Amino acid sequence: MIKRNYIKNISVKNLINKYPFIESYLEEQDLPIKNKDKTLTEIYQNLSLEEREEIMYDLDGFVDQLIAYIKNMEEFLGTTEDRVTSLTLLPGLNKEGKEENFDEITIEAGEIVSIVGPTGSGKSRLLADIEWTAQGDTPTSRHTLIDGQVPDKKWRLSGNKKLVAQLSQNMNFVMDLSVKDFIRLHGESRLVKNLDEIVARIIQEANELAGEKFPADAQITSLSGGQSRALMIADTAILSSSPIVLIDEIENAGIDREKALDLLVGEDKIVLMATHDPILALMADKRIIINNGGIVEQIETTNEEKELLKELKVIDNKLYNYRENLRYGKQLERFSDSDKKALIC
Ligand SMILES: Nc1ncnc2c1ncn2[C@@H]1O[C@H](COP(=O)(O)OP(=O)(O)OP(=O)(O)O)[C@@H](O)[C@H]1O
Repeated sequence: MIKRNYIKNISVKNLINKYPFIESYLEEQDLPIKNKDKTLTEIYQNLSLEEREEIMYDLDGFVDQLIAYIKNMEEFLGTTEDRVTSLTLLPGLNKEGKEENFDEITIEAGEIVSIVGPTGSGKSRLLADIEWTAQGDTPTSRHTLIDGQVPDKKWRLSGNKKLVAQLSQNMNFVMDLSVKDFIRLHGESRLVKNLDEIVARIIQEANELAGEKFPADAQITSLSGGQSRALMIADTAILSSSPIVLIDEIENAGIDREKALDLLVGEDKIVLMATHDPILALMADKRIIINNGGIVEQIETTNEEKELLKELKVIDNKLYNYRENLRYGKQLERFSDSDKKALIC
């Protein structure tokens, strides 16, 4: 809630610092701001009667309009400070119309949850329910809560402030721009302040995720599937304001999956990922098991499983090295004794 007195009594310089987009708004109002250290109250007091009639007849009315403008712009840019701290799922019905087997599932910001289940079991349906903030009005009759409350309709209707960012398996760029210009364009549309810094950070993080590095001036259409995915993950983590990220099958993307998750969770997002990969599933804090259209269980990742994860990573790393050797035309060699020890013992 932006207070009228706060806006009236803070210097115009600080006001613009906090809400950079109001600079052009104030210019359009023809407000004579010669000294930006002055507050709106002081500027109003110095206006002649004629100027007041033309520009700012009533200080409170002017400030209320300015506050409405700030709110609209923040809504548009997705920078409102009402962050999402939790997502709750309430049970619906499975494909046979039977009630799902849980009371409620709450996922907090910064948590990773995996969704596992056979093909056709309803994983995408669950993601779609979350995206639509289901209120008993989807085929599963599930309900969702945001921060423990029935979600605001803005999540469904707003085109800009999206609840959910989706990273899907298939990604095709239809524009031909350099990586730098593409990310810049996104940053500009979000009116970010330190654009150069943000663009450089996204490209650097994407390169840390991608197996094969790419320069900032590479054309986006020339990126490989894994590189495109890495770029979109870094972009989503750093530039997207959506508090929930849904990831579909990150495993085939040829990127550093652990770093990708760290990056997304580090930005305090709620991450849900549909996966068949045990390494990814165990990296999550818990996993939701789906069968026949319904959630049948939620399992917290145990300490034993976290230990198993370390062992699986040894195998994964070994396989990764085989893939790399294969790619670079090397002969593949059998396990050494120390490999066997590390893998089997
Ligand atoms: N509880 C439900 N009630 C009715 N229909 C459902 C329910 N859950 C899922 N479905 C429907 O079942 C079909 C398959 O579900 P979905 O595509 O979500 O499966 P999936 O697990 O994502 O499959 P895949 O692994 O192949 O991507 C969809 O048409 C979906 O709308």
